[in-house]
Amino acid sequence: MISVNIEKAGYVQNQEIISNVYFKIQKGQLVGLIGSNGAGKSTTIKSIIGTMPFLKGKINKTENEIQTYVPEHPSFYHYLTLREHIRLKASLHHIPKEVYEKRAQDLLSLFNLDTKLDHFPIHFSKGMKQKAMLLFSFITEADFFIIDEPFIGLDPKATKDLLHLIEKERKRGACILMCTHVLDTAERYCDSFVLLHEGKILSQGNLEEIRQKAGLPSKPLLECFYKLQESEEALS
Ligand SMILES: Nc1ncnc2c1ncn2[C@@H]1O[C@H](COP(=O)(O)OP(=O)(O)OP(=O)(O)O)[C@@H](O)[C@H]1O
Repeated sequence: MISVNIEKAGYVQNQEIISNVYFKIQKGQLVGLIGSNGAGKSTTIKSIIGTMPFLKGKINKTENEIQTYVPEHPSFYHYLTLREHIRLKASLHHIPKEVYEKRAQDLLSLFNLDTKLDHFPIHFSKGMKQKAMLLFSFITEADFFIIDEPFIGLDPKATKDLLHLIEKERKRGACILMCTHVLDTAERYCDSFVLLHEGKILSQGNLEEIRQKAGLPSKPLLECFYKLQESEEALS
């Protein structure tokens, strides 16, 4: 289980960009981190992966847990091919050759990248870059996945394949935190949600609990989110 306890975090000492962000991700759970632009989703993710310059709080994880992060913006080494990136990622995670080659082969054919092994990802299309980043992450069979805006640039088939992969990892017992603006998909696939607004948690829970808090039974997540956001703004 992952337990996120952020009292405050910022980009300079004592700055409070986000505060009182407390939530848990149980084994096999997919949690959606939702919020408007600037709400603090990336800041929360950076706090979890340990790259925030200022963090007061603690992220509790099981010892020796493998964590993998898929950033919103793909980034690659200019002079490494797809094959070399895969090899590098596998060596960083100490995955034996026969294991990572098998995992990579399955993912390469799923994402139609099997003919691109000797190409440079830096020259891939947007969607292919996103698929390559997902591949690097999924070959690790991590315990904890942090995935930032995974659907951007993916075609409908790749989106479906990604959701299937996420489902597989959940069944294996991985904890997954997914940050997305695609609320209709999040609504269908996430077990629970953490809704952020202006650096604070607006609401959290499963869809039923969010609907109850918004006073909108059977309404979509998007409507509940807007309603909760409006109520919060009216109070402040
Ligand atoms: N590197 C940075 N230095 C200083 N302030 C930053 C930095 N990155 C983000 N911020 C500020 O932190 C706040 C939260 O931004 P954050 O990137 O966490 O939002 P977000 O919810 O991920 O938004 P988006 O949906 O647009 O990606 C914003 O006010 C933003 O201006």
